Amino acid sequence: MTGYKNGIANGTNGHGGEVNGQTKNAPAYTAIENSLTKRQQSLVKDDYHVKGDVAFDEMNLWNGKLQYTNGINGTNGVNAANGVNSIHHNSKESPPSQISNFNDVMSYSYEIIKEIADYLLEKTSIRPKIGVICGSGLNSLADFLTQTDAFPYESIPHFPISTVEGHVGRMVFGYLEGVPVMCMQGRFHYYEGYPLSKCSMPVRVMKLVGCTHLLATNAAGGLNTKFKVGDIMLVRDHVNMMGLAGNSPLQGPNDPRFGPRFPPMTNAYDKELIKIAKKISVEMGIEKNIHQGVYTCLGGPNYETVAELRMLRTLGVDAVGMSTVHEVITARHCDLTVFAFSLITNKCPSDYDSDEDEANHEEVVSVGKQRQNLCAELMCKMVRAINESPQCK
Ligand SMILES: O=P(O)(O)O[C@@H]1C[C@H](O)[C@@H](CO)O1
Ligand SMILES: Nc1nc2[nH]cnc2c(=O)[nH]1
Repeated sequence: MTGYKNGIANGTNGHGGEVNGQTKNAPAYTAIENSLTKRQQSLVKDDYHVKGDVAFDEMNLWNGKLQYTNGINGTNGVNAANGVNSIHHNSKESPPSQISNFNDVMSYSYEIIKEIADYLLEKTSIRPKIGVICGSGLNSLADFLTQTDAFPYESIPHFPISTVEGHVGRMVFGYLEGVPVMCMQGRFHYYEGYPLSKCSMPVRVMKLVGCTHLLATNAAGGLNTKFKVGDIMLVRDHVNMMGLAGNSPLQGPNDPRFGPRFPPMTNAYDKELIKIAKKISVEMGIEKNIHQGVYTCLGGPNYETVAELRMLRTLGVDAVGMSTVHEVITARHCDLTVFAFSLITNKCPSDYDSDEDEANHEEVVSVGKQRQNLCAELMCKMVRAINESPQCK
């Protein structure tokens, strides 16, 4: 990328970044910016808002800056990176001298998240207690909200946009069963080109807006042979495959205003809420379609090979998807109580001669639509139960 090369050439004297908590432009960064294409410049000017397929341009752009930083490999280079970085990152903690991946430079500061939360709170009088994330095909869950104020993602400052079919791309405030909630109609995935910290950034917005609970849903492939298409798995635990490979939404400097450096995850999914969901499933007469299990998130966007599915099964995974885990880690880090469920949209084959159709997104979205009313009913009843729980009082 030419811009990147020029960035290196002009950036040796780069300095700037955060001075006494204030953002300053790094001259080296300006040099990079000047050498970008018109489209890339508009991304920068637009404060890194991305539209449709340009999400990957953003990543390449950052990649250029990142390599530039490492290319300089010294104090000036780091300062220059900090100048770039300070667009989203004003942490009091110093950045590492060797920035090693996207998450370090891409994380949003507390101040930016607060700005987003304040923007939303100024535009709506609704004060949500529960944040809801709609999975693939489950966007219509938000249609059950009343007295809504909806914000398309492109209208919210510093927000990415959702590029996936079946994800509307709006934050909807409203009431479910009379309980104030905010609902993401579409989430951000790693495969869209966003780093994990950006995928789960809205969870921190939920926290700063005043939510005490996160209720996440997703579409997932069923590995457990007892699961049928259309069943629901209450997430009891997860295996953080991406985390095991060294990728975390919490990577980079920690801001203690969100939570501790080393948060525990042994009770990530609230036991009481799982018990309540089971009770509700009996009341709804769907107990045979409700399971409990372990979810894992892979980077996607490709679905899994048979060998990968066999490995995941051996690891004790019951359902596989491409989301939720990093959102839950972010939620637990800032002490939100979490409940999550997976809609099983396809069965994962365990051998090469399986009769199962190959996984495909059309089927995922279609099963989501077929089961949306059931999922919405479970969701509504959960929201009511959470609202009545002592934690929410
Ligand atoms: O957003 P979720 O996790 O519900 O969506 C899953 C994972 C991919 O985005 C998509 C694959 O079909 O479904
Ligand atoms: N990774 C993954 N994500 C999914 N989302 C819906 N079904 C699947 C699946 O089989 N695998």
